[in-house]
Amino acid sequence: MSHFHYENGEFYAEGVPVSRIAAEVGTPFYCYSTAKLTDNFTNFDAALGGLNAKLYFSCKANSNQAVIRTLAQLGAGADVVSVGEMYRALKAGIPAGEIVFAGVGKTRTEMAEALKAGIYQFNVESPGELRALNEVALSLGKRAPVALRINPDVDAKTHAKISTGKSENKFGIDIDHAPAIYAEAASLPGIDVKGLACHIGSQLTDIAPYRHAFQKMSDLVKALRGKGHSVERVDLGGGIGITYRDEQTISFSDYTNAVAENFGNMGLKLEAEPGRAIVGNAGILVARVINVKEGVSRNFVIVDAAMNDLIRPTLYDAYHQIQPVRQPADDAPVTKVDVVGPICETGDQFAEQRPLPPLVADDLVVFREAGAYGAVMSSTYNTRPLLPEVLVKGDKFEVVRPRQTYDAIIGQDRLPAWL
Ligand SMILES: Cc1ncc(COP(=O)(O)O)c(C=O)c1O
Ligand SMILES: N[C@@H](CCCC[NH3+])C(=O)O
Repeated sequence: MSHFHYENGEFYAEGVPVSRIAAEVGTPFYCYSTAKLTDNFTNFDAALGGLNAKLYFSCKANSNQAVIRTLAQLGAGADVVSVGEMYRALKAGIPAGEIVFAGVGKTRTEMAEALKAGIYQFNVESPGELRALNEVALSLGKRAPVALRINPDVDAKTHAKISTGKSENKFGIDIDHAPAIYAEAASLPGIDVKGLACHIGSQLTDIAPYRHAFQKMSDLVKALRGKGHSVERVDLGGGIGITYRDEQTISFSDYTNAVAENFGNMGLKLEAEPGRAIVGNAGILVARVINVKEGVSRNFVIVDAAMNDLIRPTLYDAYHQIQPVRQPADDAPVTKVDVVGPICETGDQFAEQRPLPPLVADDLVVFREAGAYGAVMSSTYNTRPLLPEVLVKGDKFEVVRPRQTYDAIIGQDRLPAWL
């Protein structure tokens, strides 16, 4: 069954018409496809077959419990960046021994919580963090399993706000300093140094930067081993881009070929931390047109979702395909409109001068590829309630996160807990 598609003149998520979900749940809402999540995960996992590699789903991309649980049941570990994400991963059924904790600013409290839980690995990003982790581990009578996150100084050729592998970025240990810091890590009694990690950025569509970074990392492994250090593991990070519009991106097999070329036959345990490539195209945002406003120079389609619900267009100038839920006729006229939300900012805009078939008030529209960095980046700006999330499986759907509503205050003088 295809995941998101038109059938009988309307838009479906697997076997469920999106209009049916809208009628029961109200709009706007996020909707995820179990089948698409499963396909993405199993295809990536299969491509890595034979490389002694494990996938750690990057929970920052989508930390809905039902999404993490679906992936956990397929054998995913978790990449987390806060103790909150660690708790979510644990609650969704990922064992502590399959959790990697990344991030440039872990607090001592977070270190202690993760040590007590017994996670698989801390990706350490600076000498200061290494020494703090050593102290926290010793105070708990433990040794922290560590990979040093290296900044390989490679341009990922992605949006500047999500590029992480250049020397001017805040992430990782400069590759030239790595040998000295690895030696220090190996000497600290509270640290059990296992290997290296790197992550050069997100939404990469060109394999060349990966090749470049992997080669530098592979050379570093050899150099460290040459100095007598044990290097058992390399964490390759995440970052594989998806198609939002019509861009060519990196296939799982291109990626795994680059991995094999650089790390094959080195006796390493490899880790990958994909987020977007697993959930990005497994999710949509569904909204309803509130009003169509004809301006002097432009026409505006005003929908009930806004920048607080999906911030990517205004934050990164990101493109999300917009499709009417009622399938337009092949010969429907197309006009250019701005698709905007109700928030009091000009930046509350999903698309500028986008060619779309005619839309009128009450029509439903779908924003595609909204499964990654959608719901997780939403806020309650303008005191707009957070959206419900729905998981579809075959011809059934389940609300996996309820809507925050104002129901409790209608006609009353008390506020719901979320306010
Ligand atoms: C350390 C780390 N790992 C994994 C990811 C997941 O990235 P992506 O969603 O691009 O696969 C990120 C985010 O870019 C990250 O910072
Ligand atoms: N939030 C970004 C991706 C950030 C990746 C985080 N390491 C996006 O929506 O594209």
